[in-house]
Amino acid sequence: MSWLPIDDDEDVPYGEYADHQVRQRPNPKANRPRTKRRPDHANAVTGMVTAVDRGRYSALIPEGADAEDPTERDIIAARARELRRTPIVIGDRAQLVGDTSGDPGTLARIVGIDERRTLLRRSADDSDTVERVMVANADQMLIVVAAANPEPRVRLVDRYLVAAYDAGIQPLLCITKTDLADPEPFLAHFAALEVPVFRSAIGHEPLAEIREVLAGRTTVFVGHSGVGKSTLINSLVPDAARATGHVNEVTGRGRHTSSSSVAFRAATPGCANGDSGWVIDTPGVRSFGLGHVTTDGILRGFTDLAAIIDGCPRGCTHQADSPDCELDAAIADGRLDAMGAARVESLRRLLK
Ligand SMILES: Nc1nc2c(ncn2[C@@H]2O[C@H](COP(=O)(O)OP(=O)(O)OP(=O)(O)O)[C@@H](O)[C@H]2O)c(=O)[nH]1
Ligand SMILES: [Zn+2]
Repeated sequence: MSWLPIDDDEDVPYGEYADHQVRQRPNPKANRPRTKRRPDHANAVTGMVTAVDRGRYSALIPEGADAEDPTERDIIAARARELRRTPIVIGDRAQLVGDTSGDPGTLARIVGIDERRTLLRRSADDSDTVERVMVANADQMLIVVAAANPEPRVRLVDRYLVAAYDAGIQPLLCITKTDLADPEPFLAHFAALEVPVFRSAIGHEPLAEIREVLAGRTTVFVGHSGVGKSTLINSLVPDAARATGHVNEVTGRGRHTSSSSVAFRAATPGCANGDSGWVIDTPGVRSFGLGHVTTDGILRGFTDLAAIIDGCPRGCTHQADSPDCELDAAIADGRLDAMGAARVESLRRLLK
């Protein structure tokens, strides 16, 4: 794609009234009728954004979405100038005009984004209220953590859970590298949550079970670098060819081998919810800031404490110094055990 300019905002030639300037290529398959130009937004075709690379968007036009050309195809698009300030992310349903043939060298134009069902966001850190939009329209989040190498961190999983609940996305947990360490002590932290858990070891991946939940849905995979997320995705989507890295034996840190988010279609033959599902891989992010999430949004990530918090006085901040916080009462009278107390501590850290 070297001929494509890399400046995100230089879609000037593809501006609102500039369809005639879009590069037109002779149609190599001249017997296949297609619309070369879609100057009218009412004629837009809807495609799903599957990759974003320096201002160029890959989109999949599904079979039958375009009456003029019902074939499924991948196309490349730039965004229209009027959308310059609109974040467009993987999973977005984009309205496409211009050359939507998908022929090599062609470029369509995104003129609108359909309303999103869900939106996964993060901020750089907790003090940063500027949100970064990560993925649109995901139904589920598969949180991938390793039982060891790198060591699992309860607090990072808490953050993912909060981000998922805040986005309206169902979380799922996959613990990898169970050949290296017993995952149960770590999983005990999340036992009271209604989060489905998969246990995986290389060569013994629970692929059939995971495919069953992927079928018919869009699932965003998140995890710290080095946990084995790419290994898992390659098993589920053999043509994904996600680069897998090596964990530094000393630091337990992965190299940053996957650097941008991409959507893949995973085949799920024979599954109850359909024969395929979408898997969205995200780069291994070390931090997952929640500066944009409200207190209520954070509380939604702690469904196991919700019934207790219901008993708090009005306006309770649920902090350690908060008078009569029911969480303290529950720890004192044994309604919450040691693991419950650890959950309270996690919550309080996030609420700070
Ligand atoms: N022992 C063991 N090693 C594993 C397992 N799964 C993955 N690995 C190894 O862990 C290393 C990191 O795996 P990746 O799949 O590259 O991890 P990742 O999460 O995609 O990391 P990034 O690409 O950096 O985001 C590789 O050397 C894998 O072979 C497992 O279940 N057990
Ligand atoms: Zn309270």
